[in-house]
Amino acid sequence: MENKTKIMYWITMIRILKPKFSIKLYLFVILQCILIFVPNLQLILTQKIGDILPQSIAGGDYEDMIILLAIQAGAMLGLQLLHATIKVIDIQLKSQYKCYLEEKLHTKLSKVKIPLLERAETHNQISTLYRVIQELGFPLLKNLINFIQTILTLLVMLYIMRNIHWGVIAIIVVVSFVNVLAVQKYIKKQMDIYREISEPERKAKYFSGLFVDKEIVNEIRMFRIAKLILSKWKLLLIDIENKQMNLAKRQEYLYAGIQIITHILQFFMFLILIFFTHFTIGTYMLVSQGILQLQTTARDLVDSIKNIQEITGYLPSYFCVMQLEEEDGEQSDSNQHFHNLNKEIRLVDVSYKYENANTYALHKVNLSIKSQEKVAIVGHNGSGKTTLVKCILGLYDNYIGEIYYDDISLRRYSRDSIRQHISVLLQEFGKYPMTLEENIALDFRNDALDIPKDDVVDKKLFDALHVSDSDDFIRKLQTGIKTSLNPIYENGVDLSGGQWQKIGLARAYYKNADIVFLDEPTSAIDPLSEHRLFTGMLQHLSDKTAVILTHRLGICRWVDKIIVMENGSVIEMGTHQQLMQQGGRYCEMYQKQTTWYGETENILKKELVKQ
Ligand SMILES: Nc1ncnc2c1ncn2[C@@H]1O[C@H](COP(=O)(O)OP(=O)(O)OP(=O)(O)O)[C@@H](O)[C@H]1O
Repeated sequence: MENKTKIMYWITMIRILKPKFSIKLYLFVILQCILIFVPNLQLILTQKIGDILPQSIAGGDYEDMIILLAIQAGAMLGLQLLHATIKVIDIQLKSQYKCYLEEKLHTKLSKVKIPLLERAETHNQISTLYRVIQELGFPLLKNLINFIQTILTLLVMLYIMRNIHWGVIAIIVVVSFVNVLAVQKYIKKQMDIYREISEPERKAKYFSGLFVDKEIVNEIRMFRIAKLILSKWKLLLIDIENKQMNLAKRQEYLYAGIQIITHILQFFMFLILIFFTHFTIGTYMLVSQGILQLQTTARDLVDSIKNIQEITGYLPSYFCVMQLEEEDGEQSDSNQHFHNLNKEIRLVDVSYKYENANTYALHKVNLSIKSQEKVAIVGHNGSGKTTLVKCILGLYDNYIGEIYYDDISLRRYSRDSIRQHISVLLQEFGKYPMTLEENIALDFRNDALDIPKDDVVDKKLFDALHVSDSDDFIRKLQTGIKTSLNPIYENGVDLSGGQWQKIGLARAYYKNADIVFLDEPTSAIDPLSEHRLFTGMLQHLSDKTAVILTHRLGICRWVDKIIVMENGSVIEMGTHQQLMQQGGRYCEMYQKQTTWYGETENILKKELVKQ
C-alpha cells in the first residue's frame, strides 16, 4: 500500500468517526495533554529534591524537603487518578465506537448487491473485517492522540534533560527505531495470515455450529456423521492453528531479538554515563530517573507507532467491504419511483449466468405478467424458476436483457420503491426468534403512508392468519400470537415445517402488497390444508398480480397463465386447457402427477385388500 493511500485511508476514517466525537473524547484529549506534564513535573521535583538534600541534611532543616516530597506524592496520586479516569473513558469510548462502526457495517451489508454476497471472496473480506473492526473505532483515534502526546512528552523531557550526554539520547533513538522497523515487518505478515485463515475459519465455524443447529442435529445423529464432521472441523482447525503458530513464533523470536539488542545498547548507555558525565546528586537523580522515564516514553511512542501501523494494515479491509457495490448505488441511475403496476411486468431476452457456473441459468427469457394476472411458473428442479423471480424482484440486477415494469426498465427504479409494492414468500424464508405476531407483522407499517391504528393492525393480522390457515394451530398455543418462536431462546416454542410455511404465507398476505411472488408456497403443507390454502390464496390474490412457483400442479388449473421452464428457457406458455391440448411438457408433467396419485391410490387399495 502506498503512503499516499495510507494517509487517504486515515483521513477518510477520521471523517467517518467524526459524527461520534463527543465531550468524553474531548475530555480524553485534555487528560492526555495533562499527561504530557505530570512525568516531567516529577523529573523537576526529583532534581530539586536531590539538590536540596545535602543542605537539608547538613542544616537539619527538612521543611522544604517535606513540601517537595508532599508535592511529589500529590503528583503521583494525581497521575494514578488520571490513569484510572483515562482507562474508564477508554473502555466507554471503545464500546461506543465499536457499536457505531458495526451498525455502519450492518447497514452497508443490508444494501450490498446480492450476487456479491454469494461470493466466497466477499465473505472472507467480511470475516476479516469483523475480526479487526473494533480496532478501527476508538483505538484508531486513541493511538493517534497517544502518538502526539508521547512525542510532546518526549520533547519536553529532552528539554529538561538537555544537559545529558548526546550518546545516551542517540542510543534511545536507535532502540526505538529498531523496534519500529521490526514491528512493521511483523504486521504485514499478520495481515497476510488473517486473510489466509478467514476462509478455513468460516468453514470451521460452520462445522462446529452444526452440532447445535436444530435443523441439522437430527440428521447428524441418524446418519451417524458426527465423526465425519468432527474430522473435517479438526483438519481446518489444525490448518488454522499451524498458521497462527507460525505467526506467534515469528512474534516471539522478533521480540526476543529486539530485547537482546535493547539490552546491549543499554549497556553502552551506562558506559557513556559512567565515563563521560559528571553529576551533582540532583542531576544524578534527574538522569537516573529521567533515563527510565525516557525509555518508558520511547517505548510508549514505539507502541503507538506499532498500533498505528497495525491499524493502517486493517484499514483496507474496512474500505474493501464498505466500497462493495450497493443495489441503489451512487453510480446507478435507479432514481425512478415505482407507484403502481398499471400494465405489466415484461421480460425481453433476459439471460442470467451465476459467477462460477459454466452455463446460463436463464437463457433469453421473454414473457409478460399482466397487472392482476395470476401466473404459475412450473418446471423441473434447476430449470431456473427461482433465478427468474430473483431477477424480476431486482435481487439480481446483473442479468442480460431488460425487465420492464410498465415500460420502464427495472434498473431505473429505486429498488426500495419497487419492494414497497411487492410481497414474497421465498423458498428460504426467515424464522426469526421473535413472537409469532412479530414474525408475521415484521415492520411493514414503515412502508405504509399512514401508520394504522392497533385495531386495524389486529384485523389485518387475523385476516392474514385466517387466509393462511394458521388460526387453528395458533389457537392451541398457550399464549397465542404472543408466543415466542424458536426453542433455542428462552420460552421459545418450535413450529412444524408446514406451520412455519403458513406463517411465511401469513407474512406475505399481511403486507398486502399489489404484487405477490410465492416460491413453493405449499411444499410442506398437508393435502387437506393445501386445499384450504389454495382457496384462501385465490381469495387473497383476487385483485393482485401474483406469480406462484410450484411443483404441485393442482393450482395451475386456477391461474390465468402457466409458464413452463426447462434449462433456463421458457418452453411453453398458456392456460391449463391450452397446455393440456398442446400435449407438451406441461401435459406430461400434469398427467404423471395425477397418474402417480391414481396409481398410488390403486396400489394402496390392493395392499389393503391383501391384508
Ligand atoms: N448461487 C448459485 N451459484 C451458481 N449456480 C446456481 C446458484 N443458484 C442456483 N444455481 C444454479 O442455477 C440453476 C437454476 O436454479 P434455480 O434455483 O433457479 O432453479 P429452480 O427451477 O428454482 O429449482 P427448484 O425447482 O429446485 O427450486 C440450477 O442449475 C442451479 O444449480
